[in-house]
Amino acid sequence: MSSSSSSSSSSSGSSSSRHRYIAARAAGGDDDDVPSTSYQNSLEVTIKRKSKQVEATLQELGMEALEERLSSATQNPASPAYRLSRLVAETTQMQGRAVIVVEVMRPTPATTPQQLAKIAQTAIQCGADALCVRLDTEDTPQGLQDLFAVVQAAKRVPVLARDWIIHPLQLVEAKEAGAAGVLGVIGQVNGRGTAVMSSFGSAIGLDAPVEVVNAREVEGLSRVGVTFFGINLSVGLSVAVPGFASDMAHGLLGELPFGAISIVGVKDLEQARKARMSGADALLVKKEMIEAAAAEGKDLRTLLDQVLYVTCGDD
Ligand SMILES: O=C(O)c1ccccc1NCC(=O)[C@H](O)[C@H](O)COP(=O)(O)O
Repeated sequence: MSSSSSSSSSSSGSSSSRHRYIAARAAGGDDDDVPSTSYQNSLEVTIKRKSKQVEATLQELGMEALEERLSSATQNPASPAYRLSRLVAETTQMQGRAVIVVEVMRPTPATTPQQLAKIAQTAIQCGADALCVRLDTEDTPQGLQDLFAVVQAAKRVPVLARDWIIHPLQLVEAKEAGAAGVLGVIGQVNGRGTAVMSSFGSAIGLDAPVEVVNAREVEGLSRVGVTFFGINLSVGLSVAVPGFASDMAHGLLGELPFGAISIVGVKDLEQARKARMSGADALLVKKEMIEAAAAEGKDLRTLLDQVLYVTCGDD
């Protein structure tokens, strides 16, 4: 059994309270500034659920097999390696634009991996440079099968796996399913283990951007060799100050050391425009943005054309 296919827990942390907690950290607050209920009901619950799932997989696998999977992955890293960072280097230098990573998701829980693969092919035809597939049991009952099917159907583009990453085995599973990288290594979640997770991702040829929320994290992680950073604007949006999310992203992107790469998750065109203006190298066009466009009758091709238009600096 894989960590991503184990049964879903009924309780998940509310996204907004999870964001409020992390946002307080982003704004410079410490644990005392954050109501404990936010913490208990949010990120902690999600991570507890994920830990239980991963723990069940580890139990089933056993220590010896785990060691074997980890060491075999380091001996056979993803090839080609670092497909997303290479694409970022090419696209930003040759075309002067950001890489557009599109989230492909099941329209309903009953969608099959094969149907998801068709959705992925359509996303590429509509202009996606790279794709992202959610593995968490809150989003799909068959995360790794979804990932594998999308990778097989979309060989030309890098495919990222998105999950809460708390153990190196999850990186190995994503690599074995053919992912080019993972989204979900979060500084606030992995704490002192963040750099190890990031460097293990690199050792097996994956891009594993670390999601950061403040300049201190950027500085500390840069010092230990992290070069690919992620910014989730939803975290900043939870602060009731107009423009905080974009200001936070702008500030963090400005803190990145020379040569570092960034990916910013966006939910509307204005966020995409501001993120690119602030220097984002890749934009994750999130599920919510695609769903909102569809609700307005806007198809994916039109949406991605608009993302390109507002982020190419010509408007
Ligand atoms: O979700 C993003 O915007 C994001 C951007 C850049 C790198 C990683 C990103 N997400 C990875 C995650 O694990 C999310 O933080 C987590 O799933 C929560 O996502 P959401 O509920 O959409 O804020």
